[in-house]
Amino acid sequence: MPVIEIEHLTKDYGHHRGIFDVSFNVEKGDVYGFLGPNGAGKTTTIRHIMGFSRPQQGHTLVNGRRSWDHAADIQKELGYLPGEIALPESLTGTQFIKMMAELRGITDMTYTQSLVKKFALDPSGSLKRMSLGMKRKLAIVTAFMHDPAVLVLDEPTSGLDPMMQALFIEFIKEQKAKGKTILISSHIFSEIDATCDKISIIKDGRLISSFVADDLRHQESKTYEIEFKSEVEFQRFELEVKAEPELEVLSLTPSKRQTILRIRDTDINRFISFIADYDMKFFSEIKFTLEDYFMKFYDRNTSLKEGE
Ligand SMILES: Nc1ncnc2c1ncn2[C@@H]1O[C@H](COP(=O)(O)OP(=O)(O)OP(=O)(O)O)[C@@H](O)[C@H]1O
Repeated sequence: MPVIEIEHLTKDYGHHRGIFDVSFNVEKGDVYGFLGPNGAGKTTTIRHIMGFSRPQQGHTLVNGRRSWDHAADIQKELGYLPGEIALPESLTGTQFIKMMAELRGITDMTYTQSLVKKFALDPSGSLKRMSLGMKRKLAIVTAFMHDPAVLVLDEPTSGLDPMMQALFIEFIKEQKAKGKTILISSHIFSEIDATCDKISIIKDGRLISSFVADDLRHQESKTYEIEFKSEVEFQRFELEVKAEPELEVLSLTPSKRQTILRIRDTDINRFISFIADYDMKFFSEIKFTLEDYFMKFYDRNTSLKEGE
């Protein structure tokens, strides 16, 4: 049974805003990336998972329980990091940590203290005057303090400096190694790429692609860029490559004497022996990234079917 199930979830705010027929599952032990730009519907989906919002259609389940019907239990058990943090301004960070510990029935503060240290959090000041970054760290500590088996993190690294972002990514990897189930929403490709096993992309409230991250990482073809030393060599290539149907020419730029080619991994030996005959200035692989894949949908304004 999946740990988090989202089934045909719909919340229509009117004027094409909201989420529409969103379905995906997060299995036990997975780090699942939920990727989309501002306003795509990530927070709305997450708020349903946490039981803060009632679905108009469809439902969300956490460990088999409907989120809306079991909201209090789900909110108590899960580690939740909200996208926008609203903290009681009359408290200090220390008082807030104490309040959350009491709420969760934590008496031994050893683990919490280790998190405070790890994220270099100074909780002594008042929440009213705390910097945004410090508030984010406080929210991280309180999301993880009860060592939850399931974590729902809405844009977890926003507001953190680059060093803290890197630390957080390492922390997520450690949590994964401990067998935690984690859903992370983000619009930052690199952090999703660094941590996630499976990824769904949301656009305008609809899921446009769900895939296993490794399938994308291990593509069966690669793209190479080549610059020839002379115009003569470029022209010879332009002519001779026509007799090599397995070498897919994506672009030819005569002014720079450059070409971009896509080659199936199974044709690599044939390609190397063909290209070795030319006088080249450089030869390099153009890495295909999650960002490229993501932009494919956004640039072309396509649905998944059209994008395939
Ligand atoms: N309570 C609400 N009332 C009306 N419209 C809403 C409400 N909450 C969200 N929306 C709209 O629904 C859409 C999805 O918003 P949502 O906050 O889920 O996006 P997001 O992907 O989390 O974006 P961000 O990265 O900016 O947080 C947006 O168009 C937003 O304006």
